Amino acid sequence: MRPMRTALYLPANRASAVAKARMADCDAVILHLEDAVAPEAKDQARSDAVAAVTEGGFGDRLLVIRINALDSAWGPDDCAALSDARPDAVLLPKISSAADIADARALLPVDLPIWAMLETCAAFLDLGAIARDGRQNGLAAFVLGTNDLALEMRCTLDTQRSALLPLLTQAVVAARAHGLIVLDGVFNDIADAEGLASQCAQGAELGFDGKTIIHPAQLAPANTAFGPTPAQIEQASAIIAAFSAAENAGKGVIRLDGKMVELLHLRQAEQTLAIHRAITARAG
Ligand SMILES: CC(C)(COP(=O)(O)OP(=O)(O)OC[C@H]1O[C@@H](n2cnc3c(N)ncnc32)[C@H](O)[C@@H]1OP(=O)(O)O)[C@@H](O)C(=O)NCCC(=O)NCCSC(=O)C[C@H](O)C(=O)O
Ligand SMILES: [Mg+2]
Repeated sequence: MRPMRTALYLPANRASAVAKARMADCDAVILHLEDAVAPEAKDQARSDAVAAVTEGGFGDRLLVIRINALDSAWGPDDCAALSDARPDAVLLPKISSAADIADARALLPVDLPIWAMLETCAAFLDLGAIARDGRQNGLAAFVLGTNDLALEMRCTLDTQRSALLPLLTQAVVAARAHGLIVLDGVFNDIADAEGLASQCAQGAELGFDGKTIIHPAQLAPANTAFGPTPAQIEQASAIIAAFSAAENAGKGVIRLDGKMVELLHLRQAEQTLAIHRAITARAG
């Protein structure tokens, strides 16, 4: 089990951010070349991304490059550069259909896992097919692009995201049905710690694996929200101990602290402890 609580975005051409990301307490780093990199800086950002990945130093953080859309002026060159960079995954922006993933797979010069941004209305109309067919083409994760999505929908993007809730749930369902990682969108207000904590709690409650992050100050609250709590760890240990007790041997359901606990809870408990161990090992 690999924790995926936080994925830190940074424009690949911001050297001080690249240096910070090498030591940041995040599970993934997304060097990006798309929006937030000005058109005149695209070529520089691309070669900076290749240099950063080649130089390494990101430890066990998953290293992802978000390229420009394949039908943009920079997409094909970004794709070609991946054969030099060899990150752990490539993130495709603004996909609209399952065909976009297949096209990317055909264009990519190396066999990298594909992550896809869900940030267009069209993608949500074709979500089941994107997840199912995408899986055949190496799709490994969905990443919500809540800014672009709200812009295209012309809806309000407040902290609680009421207009987006049905879509956030759909994204989680499609990801779970096809074994994909699913990461929540960014929280833009870097100064609003309370808002961030509340939105992280919402994302965790909805079932997201983690959140995409735009500033190092957002990492600690998001890591906490998407990691197992001390109470969950304690409960998971108790469930595992109970099922291991001699008097419960061979049982599929038991009563623990007044509650029914089944084998599905045992599997969930084992998963919780595996993630906890992985987080502790990284911190160590
Ligand atoms: C948002 C920022 C532009 C703010 O920058 P700034 O005000 O300069 O930050 P600080 O002065 O507080 O920075 C302090 C130090 O921390 C480093 N830093 C800042 N941000 C990052 C980061 N994301 N990763 C790593 N390190 C970071 C600075 O370099 C400073 O270091 P030092 O000089 O050594 O002290 C800025 O935070 C930023 O650019 N954030 C990322 C923005 C981004 O990548 N946006 C695109 C992704 S979001 C998105 O795509 C949305 C999605 O598509 C959708 O549709 O929703
Ligand atoms: Mg976007």
